[in-house]
Amino acid sequence: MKVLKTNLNVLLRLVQFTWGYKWKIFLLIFLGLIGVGLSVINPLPMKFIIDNVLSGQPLSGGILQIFNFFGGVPDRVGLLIIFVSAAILIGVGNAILGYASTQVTTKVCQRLVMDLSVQLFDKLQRMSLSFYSKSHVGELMQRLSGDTYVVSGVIAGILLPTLFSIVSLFAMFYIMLSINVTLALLAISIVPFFAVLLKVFKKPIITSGERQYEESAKLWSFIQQSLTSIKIVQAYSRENFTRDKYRTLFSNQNDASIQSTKISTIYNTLTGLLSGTATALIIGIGAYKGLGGEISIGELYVFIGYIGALFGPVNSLASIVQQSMGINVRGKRVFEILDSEEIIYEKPNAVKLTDVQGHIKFKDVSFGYNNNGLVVLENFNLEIDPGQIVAIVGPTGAGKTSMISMLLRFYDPWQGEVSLDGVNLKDLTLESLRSNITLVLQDSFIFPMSLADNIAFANPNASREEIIKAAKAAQAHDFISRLPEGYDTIASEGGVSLSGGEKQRISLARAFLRNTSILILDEPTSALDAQTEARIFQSLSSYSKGRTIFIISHRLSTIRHADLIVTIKDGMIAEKGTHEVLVNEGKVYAELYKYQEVD
Ligand SMILES: Nc1ncnc2c1ncn2[C@@H]1O[C@H](COP(=O)(O)OP(=O)(O)OP(=O)(O)O)[C@@H](O)[C@H]1O
Repeated sequence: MKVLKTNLNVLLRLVQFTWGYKWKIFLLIFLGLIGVGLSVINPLPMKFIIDNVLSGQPLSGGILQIFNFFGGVPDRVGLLIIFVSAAILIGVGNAILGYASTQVTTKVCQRLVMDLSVQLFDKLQRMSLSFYSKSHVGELMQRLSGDTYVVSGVIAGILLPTLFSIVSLFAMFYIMLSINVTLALLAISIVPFFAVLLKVFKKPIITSGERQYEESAKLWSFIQQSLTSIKIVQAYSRENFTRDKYRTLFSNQNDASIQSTKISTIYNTLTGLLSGTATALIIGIGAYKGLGGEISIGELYVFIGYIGALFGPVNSLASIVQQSMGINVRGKRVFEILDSEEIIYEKPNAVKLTDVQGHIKFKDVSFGYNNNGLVVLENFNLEIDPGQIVAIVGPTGAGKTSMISMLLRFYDPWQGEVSLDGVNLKDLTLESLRSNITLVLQDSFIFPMSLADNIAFANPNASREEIIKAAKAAQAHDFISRLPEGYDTIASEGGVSLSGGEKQRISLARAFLRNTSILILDEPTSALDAQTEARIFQSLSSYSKGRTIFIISHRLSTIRHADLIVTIKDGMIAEKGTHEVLVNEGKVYAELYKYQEVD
């Protein structure tokens, strides 16, 4: 019952999502209903040709009244021409309607899928980093590109077919009742058998659909992971191992798909058998009644036509239920993300950060990553004055990156607060906070576009002069100028491949160009030689005026001139002060420094 309710909720939410396109959907319903009407009257011209043209029976009932209205009944040849023309008109009408509704359906469905996919992508962009640390990118890609199609399934696979099937069932049943009550009741008595079949097959269909999805998600994740880490696969000669794993995952996906297809095929075969047997039975009984004169040949023709057509909507209703199960499985995965709480929230009354001074305070902060529950920073207190250059040092895994991640609100503290110019970061709009802090990571990310565009990533309106100035400060100008296409060189993906140090310098130029009051450098020069690094720090000191700058570095030579050096150990501040003070204190920093000096 709970499963049924969840399924219904998913379907209802998908239907709600389509509401923005209601007028187009109403147009589709209108076109579809005309189509249903044409299908219902489809066998009638043939009935009149058999009974009234070929057998010569006089016209009666409604059709006679129509002819009388238009001036009388013509002779048999005239009747033949009129009924053949009617049959042609019905055929042409059906074809035009089919074309028009396919066009509108495709447009509406594609737009719906795009809207849902964009909404999902937008949410994914705002998900916290802790969500990504436990998600597989391949699986998320599958949700974005494949699962979002459920919304088109709701229109083209459920809503419209259900409506049209029900309307045509009622219309045909009404006409059959008017021809022969016994045969009509017999025809409709087949419906409960379909319901029983569906009940038996429902669970296996859902389970096999879910398994197929999971296996396919695992495969996509693996493909994504192995292709992005191809260097390491090749360096460790693990191609055979990776191929075998790929084969195993593919084979699992195949098995799941075969199993799912097998169940659907059995179900479809049984429903086909049921409708086939019922059709044969009704035709037999109808023909027998025809022998006794209870039903005319033309009426029998209509009946046979309707029985064939009647099982179409019945079958379609049965497959709609089957489809809706698949749609539920996928829809649930889309809503799982859309409803996810794992997002860094912005308060409704969040204030915009303006006129940043750069006074930063960590007050009694405790922090850890939710996926393992371990405390990374405990009772962490630190105050930074505006315009200070602060170096964060400490052993690997001490919590340096975690600490600065909170400044950009990639993560929020478990306890305590981080404030900027006296305002808790949680009270600021995310956009204004992040647009005032620039972060340079150790792993530089270069986009597959020109080097100039890479540098101007956060500032697309920057002039070429500004880009060159930033590149010069980051010691990147010389190597860029040596490239045949200079700043217009396309980086990676078919373009030029940069060395680790070159990438770091492009990232630094990007940061210098952004020109924010707070700059965070997380081991930004680890891939550079000592001379280039020294030049960059020279540029940095002239750039630093009026800015608060954090530098995380293991190379202590680079940070000895910092205004404040903070040593973090085991998630706590072990000591802080200037280089001279800390060296004299002879504790953690002095120890680290001693080792590097010896090196
Ligand atoms: N996304 C994450 N999920 C879970 N634990 C994490 C995550 N990122 C870091 N950690 C853990 O938090 C602790 C602190 O990591 P952090 O990256 O802040 O250290 P660090 O001082 O910057 O180290 P390094 O000098 O090696 O860069 C480590 O034990 C690390 O394993």
